[in-house]
Amino acid sequence: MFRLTVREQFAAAHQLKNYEGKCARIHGHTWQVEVEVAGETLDEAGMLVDFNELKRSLKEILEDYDHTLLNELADFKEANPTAENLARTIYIRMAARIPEKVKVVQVRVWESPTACAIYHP
Ligand SMILES: Nc1nc2c(c(=O)[nH]1)N=C([C@H](O)[C@H](O)COP(=O)(O)OP(=O)(O)OP(=O)(O)O)CN2
Ligand SMILES: [Zn+2]
Repeated sequence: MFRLTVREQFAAAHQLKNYEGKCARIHGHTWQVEVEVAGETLDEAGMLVDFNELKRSLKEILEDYDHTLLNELADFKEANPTAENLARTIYIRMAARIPEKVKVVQVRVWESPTACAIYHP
């Protein structure tokens, strides 16, 4: 079994609902997003899947979030834009994009250098 991880980042604002504290106000983060995939079979180039292909898919998803107020997006109309909900949403969207021979293992979202959430089913 091979496991690969790619990392990208985006900057956006959010506001936590049902939360008491300063994060109930609109504020911003630069989120770091790590996507881990796994699979068994390497291609002729010795790759499970090209890192560039994974990064391209992740970038396309994160472009929808970059420099937005996350609360205003369809993805977060129902789900509070916490690191947890970001990780789950990105997992679902990545899983729909990557080649069938690889599976998304987990998505890790760093909200700051010292705090992250991981989603895996
Ligand atoms: N489990 C979660 N807890 C918190 C989340 C989250 O997504 N999942 N998010 C927040 C807020 O977004 C907040 O911005 C985080 O701020 P804070 O914890 O205060 O951390 P800071 O980096 O801003 O400040 P320090 O005090 O320096 O740590 C809160 N919790
Ligand atoms: Zn925040």
